[in-house]
Amino acid sequence: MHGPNALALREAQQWPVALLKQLSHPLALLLWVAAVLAWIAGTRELAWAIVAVVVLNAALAFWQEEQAEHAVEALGEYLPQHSEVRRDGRVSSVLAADLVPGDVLLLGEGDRVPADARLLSGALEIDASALTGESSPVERAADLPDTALRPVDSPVLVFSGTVCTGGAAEAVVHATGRHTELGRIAALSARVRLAESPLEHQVRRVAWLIAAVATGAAVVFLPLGVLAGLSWTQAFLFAIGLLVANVPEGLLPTITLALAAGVRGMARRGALVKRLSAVETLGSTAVICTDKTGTLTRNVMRVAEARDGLGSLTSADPALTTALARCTTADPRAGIGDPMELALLVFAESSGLRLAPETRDSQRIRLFRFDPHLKRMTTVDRVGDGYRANVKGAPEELLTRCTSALSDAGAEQTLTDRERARLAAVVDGMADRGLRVLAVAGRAFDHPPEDRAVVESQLCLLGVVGLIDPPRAEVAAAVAACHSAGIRVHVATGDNGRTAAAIAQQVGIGADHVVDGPALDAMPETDLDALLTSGQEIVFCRAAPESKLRIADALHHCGQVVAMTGDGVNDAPALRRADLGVAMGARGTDVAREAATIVLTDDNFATIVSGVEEGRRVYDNVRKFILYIFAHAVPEVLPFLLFALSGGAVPLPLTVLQILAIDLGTETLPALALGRERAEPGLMSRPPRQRTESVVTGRLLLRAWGIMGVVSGILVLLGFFAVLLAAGWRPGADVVGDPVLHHAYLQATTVTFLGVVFCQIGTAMASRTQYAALRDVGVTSNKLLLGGCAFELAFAAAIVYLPALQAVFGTAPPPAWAFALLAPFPVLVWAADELYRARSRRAFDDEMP
Ligand SMILES: Nc1ncnc2c1ncn2[C@@H]1O[C@H](COP(=O)(O)OP(=O)(O)OP(=O)(O)O)[C@@H](O)[C@H]1O
Repeated sequence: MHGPNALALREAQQWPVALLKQLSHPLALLLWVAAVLAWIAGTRELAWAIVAVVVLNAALAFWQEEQAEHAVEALGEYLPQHSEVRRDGRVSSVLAADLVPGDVLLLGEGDRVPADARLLSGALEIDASALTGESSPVERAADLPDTALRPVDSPVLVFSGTVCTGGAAEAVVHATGRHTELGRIAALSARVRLAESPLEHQVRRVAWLIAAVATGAAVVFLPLGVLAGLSWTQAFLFAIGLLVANVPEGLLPTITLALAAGVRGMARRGALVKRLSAVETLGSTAVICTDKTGTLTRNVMRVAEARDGLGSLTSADPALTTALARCTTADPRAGIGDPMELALLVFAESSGLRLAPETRDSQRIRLFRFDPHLKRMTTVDRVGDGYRANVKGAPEELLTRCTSALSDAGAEQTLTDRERARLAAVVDGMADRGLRVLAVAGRAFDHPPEDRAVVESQLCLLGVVGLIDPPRAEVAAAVAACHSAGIRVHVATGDNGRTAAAIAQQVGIGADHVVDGPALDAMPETDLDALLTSGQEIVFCRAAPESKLRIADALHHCGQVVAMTGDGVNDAPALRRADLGVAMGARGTDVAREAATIVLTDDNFATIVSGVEEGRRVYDNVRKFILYIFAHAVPEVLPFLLFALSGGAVPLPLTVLQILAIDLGTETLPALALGRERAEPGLMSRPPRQRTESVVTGRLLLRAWGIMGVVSGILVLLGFFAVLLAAGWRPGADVVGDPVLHHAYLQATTVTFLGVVFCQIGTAMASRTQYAALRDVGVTSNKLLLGGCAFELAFAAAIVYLPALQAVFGTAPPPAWAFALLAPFPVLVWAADELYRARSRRAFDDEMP
């Protein structure tokens, strides 16, 4: 019939195009040219080998990118959209995918419209930019005349994909899924795109740089090779081999896959990352700016204390509980509504008040919804022959609008300055204990009032209530983890500064400075920058949503990567602007979830911190396999230099095809396995990475080339010369014409080849950590890597022992004693790097206070 109310994310037949793209990207084109040149030069086997390399790499890259796309697509399943519908007269929450034409939707502020629908009642403000490109919100109301020419302009219709930024309405669904307007547009451009992340961009640049260096080296080699005694054709082939071996075509897809695996890992921990690049940004987070309610606290509230209009403790006066219960929209039986209102209703009921939500709603004639700027909410209800306004909100907002107060004894008296001061002190005392304080007021009218300003003036203060919202158990440990990881935590909340500071301190946040909304508004940019870079942790209280935008901007301006949380419609601009917008999956509005880069399924602060850890781990792992891949350059290039510089007196220690076998065969799986390495100890006790820091650092190059590369280079040449000298070779001897020496030469190049393979096993083990000692992560803890090394050895054995491959790669089984020489190679390379890391750790410890 109608099918599910969802859009297909991708067209299925795109894979040939994707595969073709892998075969034709610029680095692959470079290799195609090399293959053609090799063919023209008459070495078919080299040409075929290069073609095999391009095809294998394309297949691997294609598979990796498919995996990455699946990982991102699968996220949708973690966060199904729900909609409130009225079915058979009852309101319930259903999966948006299950909506069918005829369903009656209840739409409110912050909802994404889940299907095309016609308004039945009410009015909405709609942001239709996703559909029309028009950025200013439009009015839609059931009672407007419909004269529009295009359906999208109709004032009585709302469309799937648009979002509701204000108002409330009921609407009947007339189209779902691909029959919607959005469905028609989406069918044209449904493919989810993986935008390139800064890391991928950097690595692409590095890959090009290496390709350019390889090409340059190949060009330089040509005359050197000829000078050393090679023919022009031989030198030419050699140059091509050098080029092919060093073009890092497999690097990018491996990184994409590592990031995608990070996305999957984060999703398992409750953080849905909508962009691959967010994984690395999370890893460099320097500041987390969090809201309080529900993120630091459990958002499970209970009224702990009630006071009368003069601030004395009371046991719930009926006037107070009635006003509290009337000034709510929550429905405890359906479990719908704000947790604070649910707590107020529980409190009113436990104090003996009986007021069913249907009765409450039927007697209501006006509703002024909670406004985060005004920090209050008001209803006007019909009571007997008259009308009554019920107001609840932040005490400082309400107190200025009250002229009288109700005492515990039920007497109404004028509020004097002295009583106001006393009340303010009482509220401060409650807030200092971490209570969320709410004032409640009311006023009677003979005629239904219209204007909000009138309704909310000359009120009588009925009392104040204090609600407990305990901190989440896991937050204190997460804050401590932030501190040891050099991450500062600021709180930006709409709540009272004292309450916020008390809660912040309970979970270990410094709260060194409390800045309220007006103070922030008055603060010049330079002062704000100075405050934010002072190293203090700040509580921004009574903050308007715009303040968050300003804080996000200021932090960004100071060069600090900020993760900013939010849940409301008004938070969306800040979520978009922050380096990382973090929305609440359970509590947040659809608008916030769409604006954010990360959605927390459990709304928990601790989940952000696990996300940071995961981000750091993934970024580290990318460095680990770059380190591993870079390290082989020295033992591969050194033999050529020796050959060229000796003017041919030393025969070539490693052939081109042998190099290809290493770079594109034996090495691939261990590199992939390094991308899956677990977090190393100390990962969260390092300061955050600078935004400007490159993925390839001087330290990485020193380890790759200066330490592991040099040690490997010396070792493999040692192996090579040992075999040659043992067979009686002397510099300048002819290794082609003399059959004994020729066999020894084949054995010697085989030992060089095996030497590189053995050294790369040591490199792989050493690359597993950046700073930690290998024994701290466990020598056998990365099973994939052990498997990868086993594969590396099996592949090498096949090349050395299978006669068919011996012919292609020019290998011969070396003498048994050579293996005794090769056996310690992995340990020696690894030990050299282990010593260097131990020195780095000591230097790091000395730097720390
Ligand atoms: N439903 C409501 N009705 C009346 N007043 C409310 C309501 N919700 C919140 N308030 C008042 O407005 C203040 C600000 O609320 P807001 O929702 O902006 O922030 P918050 O929930 O306290 O904190 P956070 O920003 O950390 O989530 C609250 O401290 C409370 O005094």
